[in-house]
Amino acid sequence: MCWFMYHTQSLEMWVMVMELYPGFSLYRGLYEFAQYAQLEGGMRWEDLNDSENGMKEVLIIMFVDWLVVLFVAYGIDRVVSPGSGVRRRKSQNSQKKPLLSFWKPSLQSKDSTLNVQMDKADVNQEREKVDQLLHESSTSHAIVCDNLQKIYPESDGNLEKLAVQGLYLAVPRGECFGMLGPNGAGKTSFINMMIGLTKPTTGTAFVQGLDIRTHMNEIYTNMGVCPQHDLLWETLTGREHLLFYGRLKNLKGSALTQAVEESLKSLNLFHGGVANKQAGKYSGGMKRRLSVAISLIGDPRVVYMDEPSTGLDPASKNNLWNVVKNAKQDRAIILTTHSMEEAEFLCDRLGFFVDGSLQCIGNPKELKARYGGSYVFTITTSSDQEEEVENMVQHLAPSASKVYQLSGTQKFEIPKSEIRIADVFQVVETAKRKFTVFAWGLADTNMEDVFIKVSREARQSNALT
Ligand SMILES: Nc1ncnc2c1ncn2[C@@H]1O[C@H](COP(=O)(O)OP(=O)(O)OP(=O)(O)O)[C@@H](O)[C@H]1O
Repeated sequence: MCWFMYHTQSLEMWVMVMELYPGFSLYRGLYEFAQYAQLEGGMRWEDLNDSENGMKEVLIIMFVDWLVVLFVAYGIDRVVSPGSGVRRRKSQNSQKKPLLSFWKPSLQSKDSTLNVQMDKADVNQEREKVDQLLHESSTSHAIVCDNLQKIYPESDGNLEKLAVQGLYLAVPRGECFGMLGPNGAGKTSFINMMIGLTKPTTGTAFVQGLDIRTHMNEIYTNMGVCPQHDLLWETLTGREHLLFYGRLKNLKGSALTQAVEESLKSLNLFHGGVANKQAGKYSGGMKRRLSVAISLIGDPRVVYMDEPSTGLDPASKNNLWNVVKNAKQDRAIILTTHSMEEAEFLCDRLGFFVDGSLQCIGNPKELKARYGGSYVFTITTSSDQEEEVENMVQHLAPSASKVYQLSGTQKFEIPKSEIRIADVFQVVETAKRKFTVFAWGLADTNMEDVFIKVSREARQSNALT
C-alpha cells in the first residue's frame, strides 16, 4: 500500500479508481494527514489545493461515495421493507388521495391480507370499511384502527407474546363499542396503545384523523381514559382531581367549576362531603366512579373505559351506566367489560377478542341471532334419571347436544328450528308423571352463551392451526 502511495504520479488513474472503494480513500486520507502531521501546523485548508497530496480528490470521492451509498441504501430499504413498498405501490395505484394527508394506509395493510380469515365475514366487512375510510376524507369515525398489532418481546424467560393481532376497527361518533373477551385476550394491551402508554409494533390507529404514532400530544387534549386500575393521588380530594384534569382539558373559570360540580353530582360524589374527602380515603367503588368522572371531564371526543364498573354495588353500577349512556351522545366510547349485562345495556356494537384477534363484531342482537340459533334447556332431576332425561331430549330434538351435566342437572342446546316451545312443555309434563323433576327451564341464547361459544370455537380453531 505504501509503495503505491510513493508512485501515485504514474499510477494516478489507478489510485483514483481504487479510491472509489471507501476503505481505500479513508486509508489514503489518513496517510496524507500523517504526512502533514510531521510538518509544523499539520494540514491546513489551503493544502487541499496542493496537487502533490491528492487530498482534494479523496474528499470529493468520499462525498460522492456517501451520496451513492445513501441512495442505494434507501432503494434497498424500499424494496426489502414490505411496508414501504406497499405504501409506494398503493399511492401509485390510488386514484383518490385522502384529503387528510395522515390518513394513509399503514405499513402492512395489504401484506396481511393472507392473515385474514375468510370465514369471518363481519370482521372482513369491518376491515373493508376501514380501508374505505382511509381513502376518503370522511371524519365521521372518531377511531379508526388500521392493522394494529402489539407483540411483547421475549423477556425474562417469557416467550414473545402476540397480544393484539392485526386489528381493523372503525368506531363512529355517538357509538359505544364494547370489547369483550376472556382474560388475557388483549383488551388492555389495545387500550394501552390507543392512549399512548405503549407503541404499536406494527400498524396504527387514527383518532379524530390523528395518527397515534406521531400525534399523541394533540390526541390527549380530546381524549378521556378510565384505566383498569385507578390512578389517583391519595392526598387530593375528588374535587381537586376533577379541577386538575379539567384544567388539563383547557377548561377555565366558571366553565371549569360548572363542569366539576356537574360531574361530581352525576357520579354521586357530591353529597355528604365526599367531593372534599381525600381520594385515599375513598372506598373502591368511589375511586372507580371518580376515575369515570375524570375520563369524561372536559367533554372529550374519544373515551376509553377499561372495566369501569368493577367493584361497584348494583345501585352505583346502574347510576354509572346511565352516565355512560348519556355521555356517548356525541363521542366515541370504547369500553371493555366482563359483564355481558353491561355490554348489552351500554354498547351499540360488540367485538369479541380471543388470543388477541377479533373473532366477531356486530350489535348484541345480531350476535345473539348468529351464535344463538338454539334454546338452552336446563333440567334438574335425581342423578338416576339422567339417562332417561337424555333419551327424552334426544327424542324431542335429535340434534340437541348436551353442554353440561352435574349431579342430576343437565343443560342441552336445542336448535330452534327443531322444536316448538309448546312441545318442550308437553315433554316435561309427561316426564313429571314418570319421575320427579326438581326444576327446569328453557331460555333463549344470551350474551354469556355467545361469549362462551365464541371463545370455545376460537380456541379450538387456534389449537388446530
Ligand atoms: N408488558 C407485558 N409484557 C409481556 N406480556 C404482556 C404484557 N402485558 C400484557 N401481556 C400479555 O399479553 C396478553 C394480553 O394481556 P392484556 O392485559 O391485554 O389482556 P386483557 O384482555 O386486558 O385481560 P383482562 O381481561 O384480564 O384484563 C396476556 O397474555 C398478557 O400476559
